[in-house]
Amino acid sequence: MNFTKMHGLGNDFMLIYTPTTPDFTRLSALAPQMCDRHTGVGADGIAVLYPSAVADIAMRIINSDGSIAEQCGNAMRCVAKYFYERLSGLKTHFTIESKIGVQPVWIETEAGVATKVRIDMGPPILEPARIPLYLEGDRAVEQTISVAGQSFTYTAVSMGNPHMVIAVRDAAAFPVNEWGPVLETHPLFPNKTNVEFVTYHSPEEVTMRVWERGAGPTLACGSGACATVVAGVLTGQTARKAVVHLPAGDLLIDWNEQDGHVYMTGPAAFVYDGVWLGK
Ligand SMILES: N[C@H](CCC[C@H](N)C(=O)O)C(=O)O
Repeated sequence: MNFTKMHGLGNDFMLIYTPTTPDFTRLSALAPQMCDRHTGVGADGIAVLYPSAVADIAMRIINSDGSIAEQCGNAMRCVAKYFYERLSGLKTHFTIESKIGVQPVWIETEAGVATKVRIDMGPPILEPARIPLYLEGDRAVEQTISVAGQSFTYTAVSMGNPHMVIAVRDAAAFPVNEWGPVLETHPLFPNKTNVEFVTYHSPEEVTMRVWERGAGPTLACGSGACATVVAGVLTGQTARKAVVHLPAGDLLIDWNEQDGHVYMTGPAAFVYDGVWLGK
C-alpha cells in the first residue's frame, strides 16, 4: 500500500490515496500498527483521500488509535497541498469533502509550490448537546471541571470534533501528558474530547499545547487552534483574528464576523513517499 508522509506544523500523517471507496474498517484496524513510531511508519494519524461526488476530493482522518474523527485541520492542509500538487492540475481554489461537509480551500503558492493553505473550517458549534457534552444550557463557557483533586476552568467548542479549551498561566510549560489523558476521557464528554491548554498573551496572540483525542500529545492541532480562538472570543481574551503559536510554528485563525465561519491558514509539508509492507 503506497502512502505519502506529510505534516502540518509537526502534526504528522500518512496520506493514502485510493481511487475507489476506502476500506475504513481495515485502515482503522491497521492504524495503531502503521502509526507506531518504532515498529510502523510513525504518525499521529492516517488521512485517506478518495474521489468525492460533491467536492473535488474527499478525505477522512483516522487517529493513531484507529478512531475516525470528524475533522482535522492539519491533515486537511496536507491533503490540500497533496491534491494541489499531484491531482488538481495546480488549481489554487477547490473543495474538500470531510465528515462535516464540503470545505473550501485556497492555496498560496511561490513558483508553483504550495506555501500556505487557507481552509474554511466552518462555523463553531457551541451548544453542549451538539459538542457533545453533558451540560445544560446553550453554551459551555468558563465552566469548572474537577479531576484527580484539581479544578480547571474550560470552554467547550466543536469544530465538528470536540475541544475543551483551558486557559493556563504558561501553556508552553504545562504538564500536558499528566492532565491530558484524564480530561480527554472525562465522563462529561461521551465521545471523549481533544484538550487544549492555552495562554492568551494579547488579543492577537495565543500559545497553545494540545492533548488530542485518539492520538495523545501532538505538536499541533488545527481544529484545536480554531477552538482556541473561538473560546478566546467567547471569554473576552482574543480578537476574532489571532495567531496561535505552536512548537513548530504558527497558525492564523480568523473567526469571520460576516459568515461566522472559522478560517485557518498555515503550512503543510511533504516528507517522503513510501510503501507499507505490513499486513
Ligand atoms: N484527534 C482529533 C482529530 C485530529 C485533529 C487535529 N490533528 C487537527 O489538526 O485538527 C479528534 O479525534 O478529534
